Amino acid sequence: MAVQLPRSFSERMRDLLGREYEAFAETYGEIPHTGVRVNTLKIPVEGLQRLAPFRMEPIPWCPTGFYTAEGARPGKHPYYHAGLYYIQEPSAMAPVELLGVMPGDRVLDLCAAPGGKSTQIAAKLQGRGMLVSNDLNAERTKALAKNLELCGARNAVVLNESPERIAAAFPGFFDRILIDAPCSGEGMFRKDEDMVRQWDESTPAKYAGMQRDILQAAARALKPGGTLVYSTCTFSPEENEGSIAEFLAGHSQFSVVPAGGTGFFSPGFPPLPGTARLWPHKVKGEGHFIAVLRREDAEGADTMAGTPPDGPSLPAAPRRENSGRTVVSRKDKAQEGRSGGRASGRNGSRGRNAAVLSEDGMMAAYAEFAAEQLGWQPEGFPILFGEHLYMSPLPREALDGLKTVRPGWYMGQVRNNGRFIPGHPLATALTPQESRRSLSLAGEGAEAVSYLKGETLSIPADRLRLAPGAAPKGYVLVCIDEYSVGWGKWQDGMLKNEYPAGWRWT
Ligand SMILES: C[S@@+](CC[C@H](N)C(=O)[O-])C[C@H]1O[C@@H](n2cnc3c(N)ncnc32)[C@H](O)[C@@H]1O
Repeated sequence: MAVQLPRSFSERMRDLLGREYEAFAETYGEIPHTGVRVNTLKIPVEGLQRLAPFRMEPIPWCPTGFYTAEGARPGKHPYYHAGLYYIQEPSAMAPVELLGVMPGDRVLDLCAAPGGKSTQIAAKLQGRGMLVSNDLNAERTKALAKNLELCGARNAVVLNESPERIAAAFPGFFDRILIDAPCSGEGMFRKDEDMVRQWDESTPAKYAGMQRDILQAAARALKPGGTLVYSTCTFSPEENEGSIAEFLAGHSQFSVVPAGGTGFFSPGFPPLPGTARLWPHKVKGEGHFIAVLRREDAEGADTMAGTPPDGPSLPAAPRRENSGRTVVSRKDKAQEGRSGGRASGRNGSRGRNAAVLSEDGMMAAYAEFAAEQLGWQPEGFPILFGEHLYMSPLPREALDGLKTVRPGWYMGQVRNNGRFIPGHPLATALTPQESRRSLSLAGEGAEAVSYLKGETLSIPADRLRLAPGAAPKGYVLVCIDEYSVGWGKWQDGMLKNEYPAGWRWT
């Protein structure tokens, strides 16, 4: 056996699995299964199957998931940098499949970092509705935000909050909630020896306490009729059927939606056989536990802090005309802002640059950029954090008092000279047709890698794709084949590289 398992873990598993234990233990001598999940925000499944330079074998429980062969290195390809797929452990793709997300839903992913399941939810939403992705660990929210940006999510908010504070801000608000709970990680022993070292007999009980608190908070944030999926990558019954049985005992309005014992999923242990288990000796995956719960009562629906109890719970996001004007109501007001009007200071602290621009002035600069570069105006609630502008699926008031890492889709930054600098996440979520200037670099060519390394490229003007009337000089949406990857700035045959340093190919 390649992995040295803790003795008390093996004994527990032997008691749990009985005659199946030997088959289970043998899997620790095998190589872990690896997979990719196609990011259908960017490319359909058949599209990646045609393009992928590695073999893809379907994962039975996830229509967008595929096993990759050992040594395939899918992270070392320009298509990975274009966000066409997410590298994910195959059994970890199962919980979101059971969450039943539909475009337009309001979804909360409570324990979301580094974002494997959040990016899967974002793909299911197809840009409609909203995703609130949260993690208690501030450091881990950086990777979460980056992964959501890489996949091109336009309607995701990233929070760094406790589940209790989220439930207080959004009571009965979400259609679907995922709790991919912190756990003792017994299903990760084959992939990550640190998990083995950190495990001792007291570990499952320690996590069960945390899981109870998270479940209770999630229950308050879920709409009546809503679905809550609870998952772990551990085997201990106390963190799985135990946590769910205790939750159900105190929450009679919830019931289990049977998921276990069907297809590839084994039933959970009594008293909850309707929950699902993925076992490494039965499926090609590291193992997972999943409980699907439905809230049945009609109490406390659809309210949100900061909204009147009898009013609409969520105002519609403003729609913008294709005119270059957004929230700015009068042109003279905007120009006053651009020439030194006082900043309103409504959101967060202002940087040095923003001190000379009013909020209206900043919005005017952005609207002008959007009209020239995109030819259309992205939808959402505009939220300014200092001089940084986001389009959010939520109104600003809904996030007041919450530790917000990303209030929405990052549009860019307004400089004090009134120039708008487009953000990298704006680019990664665009299609080439949504930018008036774009450039395609061949996925298998050397230029794509040069761009991803941050190099300047020599590009004749006739290689740029320009909308009617667009001049070649300016920001260009750089694409790998047809898939956006970042910005470049073109002038006189040279493409200055705007790919951020922290994202580069190394
Ligand atoms: C199993 S990991 C989540 C993996 C993630 N869902 C994915 O698919 O990439 C559990 C996460 O829960 C976070 N966490 C731990 N305690 C938490 C709490 N009380 N509330 C919210 N998140 C918590 C951890 O920081 C960790 O990132």
